[in-house]
Amino acid sequence: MPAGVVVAGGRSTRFGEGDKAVADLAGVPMIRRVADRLAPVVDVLVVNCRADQRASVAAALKGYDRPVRFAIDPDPDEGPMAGIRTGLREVEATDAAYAFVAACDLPFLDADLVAHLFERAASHDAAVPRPTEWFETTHAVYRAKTMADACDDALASGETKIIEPLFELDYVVVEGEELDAFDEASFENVNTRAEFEAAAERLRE
Ligand SMILES: Nc1nc2c(ncn2[C@@H]2O[C@H](COP(=O)(O)OP(=O)(O)OP(=O)(O)O)[C@@H](O)[C@H]2O)c(=O)[nH]1
Ligand SMILES: [Mg+2]
Repeated sequence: MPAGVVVAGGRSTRFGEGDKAVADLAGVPMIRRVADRLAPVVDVLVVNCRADQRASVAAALKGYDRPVRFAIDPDPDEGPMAGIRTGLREVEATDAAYAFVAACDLPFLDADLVAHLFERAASHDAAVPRPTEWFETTHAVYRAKTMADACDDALASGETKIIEPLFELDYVVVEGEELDAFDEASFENVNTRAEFEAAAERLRE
């Protein structure tokens, strides 16, 4: 019974005016596109955001196929790692031991890849893809409690890089040819207006 977590508590500063999470991307709010991509492979969706985003995010997810639970940042603007921690704590309140954690700006997510990451994480603490030199930590599967605890430890020691808690875990790296079967666009995140417009063009095709 895996869960999905969408982390959406950022300020979208590169995007400019408005919250990119709920921005209309070719007719569908971006976070709804992420959620819809995840629906076939998760039983429950946890959305992490700030209290002031809750109403607009809930509207964007109205009628969603899976139960939606909100995990509101106790303190806003503590960074993505705090968002992951808060989202995973909410997962602990469900039946799910593992969760796929996604940023809110991944409109091309490949559900087959997400399913593969769940398989690879089994009996480990995490499965993190590395399509380039970078680990995609906001496109990865974690054992919820273990990663939330590791994030708490990292935050308590003043660490903000999302990669740090990972190194405390028994994690599997998914890279190289293992990624060939999947859509590399799954990792494409949307930050600027220009990237947003380009993504909208492709989604309209
Ligand atoms: N809860 C929480 N989530 C965050 C925070 N900062 C970023 N995020 C989320 O982390 C993911 C990746 O962050 P970015 O792509 O940098 O998004 P962003 O910070 O809103 O945008 P920029 O201001 O342009 O960096 C997004 O889904 C954000 O919503 C934060 O302080 N708290
Ligand atoms: Mg940011």
